[in-house]
Amino acid sequence: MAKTVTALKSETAHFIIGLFCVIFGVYLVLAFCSFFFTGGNDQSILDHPNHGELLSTNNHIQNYAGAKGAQAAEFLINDCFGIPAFLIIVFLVIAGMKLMKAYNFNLTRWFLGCMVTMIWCSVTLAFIFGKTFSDSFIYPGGLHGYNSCLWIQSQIGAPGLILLLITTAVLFSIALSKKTIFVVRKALHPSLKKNKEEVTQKEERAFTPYNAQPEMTAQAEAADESEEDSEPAPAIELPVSASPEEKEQPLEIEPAAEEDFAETDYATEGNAEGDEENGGEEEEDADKGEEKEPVFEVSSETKEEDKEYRGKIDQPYNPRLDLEYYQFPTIDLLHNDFDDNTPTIDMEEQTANKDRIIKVLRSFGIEISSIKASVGPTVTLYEITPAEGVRISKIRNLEDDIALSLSALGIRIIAPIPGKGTIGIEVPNANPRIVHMRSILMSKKFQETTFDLPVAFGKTITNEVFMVDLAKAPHMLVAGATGQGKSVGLNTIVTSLLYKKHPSELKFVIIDPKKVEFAVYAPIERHYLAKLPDAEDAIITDTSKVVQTLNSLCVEMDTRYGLLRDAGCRNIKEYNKKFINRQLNPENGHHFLPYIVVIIDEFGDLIMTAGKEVELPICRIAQLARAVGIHAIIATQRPTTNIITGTIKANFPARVAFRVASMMDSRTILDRPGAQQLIGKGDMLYLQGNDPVRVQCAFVDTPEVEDIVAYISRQQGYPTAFMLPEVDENSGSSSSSEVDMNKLDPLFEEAARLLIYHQQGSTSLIQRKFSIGYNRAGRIMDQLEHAGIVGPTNGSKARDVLCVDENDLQMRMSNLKN
Ligand SMILES: Nc1ncnc2c1ncn2[C@@H]1O[C@H](COP(=O)(O)OP(=O)(O)OP(=O)(O)O)[C@@H](O)[C@H]1O
Repeated sequence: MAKTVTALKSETAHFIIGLFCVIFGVYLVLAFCSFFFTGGNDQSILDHPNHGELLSTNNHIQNYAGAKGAQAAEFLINDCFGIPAFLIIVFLVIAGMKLMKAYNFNLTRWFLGCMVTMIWCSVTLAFIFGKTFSDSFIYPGGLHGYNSCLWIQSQIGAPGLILLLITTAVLFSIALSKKTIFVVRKALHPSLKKNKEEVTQKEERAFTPYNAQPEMTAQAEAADESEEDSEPAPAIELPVSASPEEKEQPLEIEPAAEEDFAETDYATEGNAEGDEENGGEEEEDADKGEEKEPVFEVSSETKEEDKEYRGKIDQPYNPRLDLEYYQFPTIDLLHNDFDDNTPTIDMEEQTANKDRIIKVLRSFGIEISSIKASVGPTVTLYEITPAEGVRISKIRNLEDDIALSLSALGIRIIAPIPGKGTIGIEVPNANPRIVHMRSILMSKKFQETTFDLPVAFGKTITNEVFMVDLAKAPHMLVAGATGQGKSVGLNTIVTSLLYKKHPSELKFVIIDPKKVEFAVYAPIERHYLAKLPDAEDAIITDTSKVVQTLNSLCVEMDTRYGLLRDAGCRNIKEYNKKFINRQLNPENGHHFLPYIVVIIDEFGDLIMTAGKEVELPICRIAQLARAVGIHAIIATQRPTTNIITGTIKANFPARVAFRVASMMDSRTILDRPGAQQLIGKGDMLYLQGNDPVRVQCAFVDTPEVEDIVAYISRQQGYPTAFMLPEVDENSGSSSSSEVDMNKLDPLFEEAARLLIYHQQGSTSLIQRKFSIGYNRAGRIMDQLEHAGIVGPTNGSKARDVLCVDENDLQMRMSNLKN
């Protein structure tokens, strides 16, 4: 029985049932359509069939769907709901599509929508056509409609029925769309028309995430459409689908957003008092709407200055409003095929292992006073307390002998277990268990985490969920021989971040020289990936582009440092907090900073091909980028000292080691042996600080990652990927270069005009207005200082602008030219 239930729950079963629903729906369409032409003829046979006639091959039924089709159509149309019975088919197909996971419909809403519409239409059609079709074989409203109509009329009369139908229709439309209220008002008071339409348009714009319509790419529009697809049919208009009551709220919507909604709705509803008042409220509405406009500067192409910031000072800024309807991937995208709770080791195996350990130790003259076992997913830890006087080093040297006696690979001795005063012997289980990502992500620890960049790795030897905060790590080195679980480990890292961070809060830079490992993430380019402005693909597979990307990241890092310095903040968290609290003025170049996670796979190959060129920017990022929210994860199959150099090691404090070939490799990664004794398949050691922790990495399969990515990519994203700053290949850093007034920057004059206009000598202002890197903006500023247009640096404040107006500037420019 239990097995049958599990089987029914499985994805294949869902798919098959879904397919069956769709096919059955198609069959019913055929039967229903045919019914209109053949129903009259078939009815006499269906009403009074001779014994066994319908089952016989010669039954004279003309319906294209045969006797069963004719019966179904006769029953559902005539005996039940009339022509609106087609909605049963609509729901059947919708449910089928959902079960097949082709579309993500909200079944409850579709069910209610179809049901209410069907009943309403059935009564209405019966009321309108009851008499006209009395002699026909078809009842447009079906028996249900006919009987209901008769009964209601007997109670409240025909006018009462009409009023009831109108009321229910209006209520249902309001439930679908707030716009109905406006339509009704307009019908009652036509002079409201013009003003209200404007408001509605404003609301539409305000509700449209990413208001930069002209920049909305075809892709983004397609994403919109697919988003609408996934909503019930009635939600066709944008404001309807955008209404908060209509949409399922994103997982962690900020309170500010909800307040905004509430107020907007209230304002839309509560203004029946007069035109003047309406006008006032409308303006307020529009303001509120505009507050929802995105301020996220994803692209150097996004130059619409007036769209950047119009937030109200008294409400916290909510970065998630950029994509306010974004929904986090759901847990059911991860399969439930593995039962994490089945014991991996039985008592018999445990006792046998204990006995063997005691025996082998005794044979070397070591007595122990106690032994206890902690069963992990793949390994069991036997903790022994040696009798007094036993030297620990003696036990440590017996590693191979214990392994031999237990005839097991991957035995590791931890002598002593830190902080416990016991000695640990890790013995692999005969039947290791897969730790599935689903169970980790569903764990309370992950759900309730307050980490900035939570990475759920898997389970420890004591079956606890093991998580680290990448923001604190702050950079990670992942190594392991081929086929030991490195790629799965990297997917685990990305997946856990995708389940916790909104696209406005996190961007990935992915460098994948192998070209295949990370290709799966390409569809979420406009949500989560960052790229160079001139790059075609966000996932970098071309080694020649790697150096450019890393240099660009260094520029981004410098830019962020500039912003932090201007804001007087020590790190990205403080900075973003200030920005959210509206303490930083976007007019001065401030914007919400998403975390950037740089993942470099096959780092060994990169070093082999590009050498120092790659190593230098990586080390720079690793040394400095932590405070500005840029975190690097580098992975390699070749943990040798010429690849993982001393500098790299010094800057990547968090190390993840999967099984490696030799003790030397283990030493290179972890500075100690141990990784060579792991058993593979995601068995890993995580080191940060003193002692490595043995963890069974969670398993996430490629199809699951594909499903997650598809789920995200179906939703509306930004118009483009997050644009990394351009890198001026020819220039060195601004600090080292001399100010060369003979070679003025092409943007020099425009930048001067900008600063004069704002009367504010801010490098980040130049940088933001012209979408250029910090270095170039800094150089322009140096030239402006040299030309006497701005004053010298002024601590954390903007420089003084010494040039008062355009005339003044013209004079200085002609002086410069002469
Ligand atoms: N955490 C895990 N749990 C269970 N099995 C795993 C786990 N990680 C990896 N495996 C198994 O090991 C196989 C190889 O894993 P993976 O592709 O991650 O290796 P790899 O180290 O990235 O190899 P390569 O370096 O060649 O790409 C997987 O197909 C899977 O069967």
